[in-house]
Amino acid sequence: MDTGLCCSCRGLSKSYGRKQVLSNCNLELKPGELVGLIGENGSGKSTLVQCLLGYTAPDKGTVRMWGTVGYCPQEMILNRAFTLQEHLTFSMSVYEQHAHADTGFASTLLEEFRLTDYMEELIKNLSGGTRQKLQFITSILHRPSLLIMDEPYDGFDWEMYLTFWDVIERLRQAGTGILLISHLLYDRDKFDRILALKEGGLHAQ
Ligand SMILES: Nc1ncnc2c1ncn2[C@@H]1O[C@H](COP(=O)(O)OP(=O)(O)OP(=O)(O)O)[C@@H](O)[C@H]1O
Repeated sequence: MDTGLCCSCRGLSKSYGRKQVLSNCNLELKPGELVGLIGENGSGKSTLVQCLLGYTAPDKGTVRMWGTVGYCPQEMILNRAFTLQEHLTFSMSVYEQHAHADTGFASTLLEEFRLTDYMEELIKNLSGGTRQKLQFITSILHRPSLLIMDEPYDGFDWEMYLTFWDVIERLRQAGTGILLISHLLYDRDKFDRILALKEGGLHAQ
C-alpha cells in the first residue's frame, strides 16, 4: 500500500515508573522530508527514537515504517577492535542481507569524509570526530528510506559539517525521509519542519 509516508506513529505514550516521558505523540514523515526534533535534556527525545525503532516498547500507540531504516545513534556503537576496512566489509555484508548497499557509494562517502587514509587503522585509535564520521556513513550505506540521527554532527569540524549537509541534501533528493535530533539546531532554514518535545508532547515550532 502506498501511503506516501516512510514513517508514522500515532498516540505514542511511554512512562518509566511514575514518570510519563511521552504522552500521545503523533508523527508522520514523508519521503524526502527533513524534520528536526529538539527538546531539553531529559525531555524524551531518545525515548521517542527508541520507540520508533522498536528498541523500547511504548505503553500505548502504534509505529509503522515503510522501506529500510538507517540509524545514527548518539552513543558510539562501532566495534573498536575492527579496522575501518573490516568495519565496512562487515557492515556491507549485513546490509546486503536486506537492502542494496553498493561499494561505489561507500567509496564516494569515504572520499568525501576524508576517511580513505585510515582504512587500516583500528577504530579504537581513531579520533572522536573521525569515529563520528564513520558512524554517520555507516547509517546511510544502504541509502535508507528513513534516516534517524541523534546528534549526528557532534565533533565534526566546519568542512565536515558542510559535507554532512551536502550528503543529506542528496539523500533527500533521492527520497529519504530524515528525522534529526539535536539539543541545538543550527541552520533552521534547512528543515521542512521543526518539532519540540515538551512535557511529553510534540509541538510544531
Ligand atoms: N530505561 C530507562 N529507565 C528509566 N528511566 C529512563 C530510561 N530511559 C530514559 N529514562 C528517563 O526518561 C526521561 C527521558 O530520557 P531521554 O533519554 O529520552 O531524554 P533525552 O531528551 O533524549 O535526553 P538528552 O537530551 O539528555 O539525551 C529522563 O528522565 C530519563 O531519566
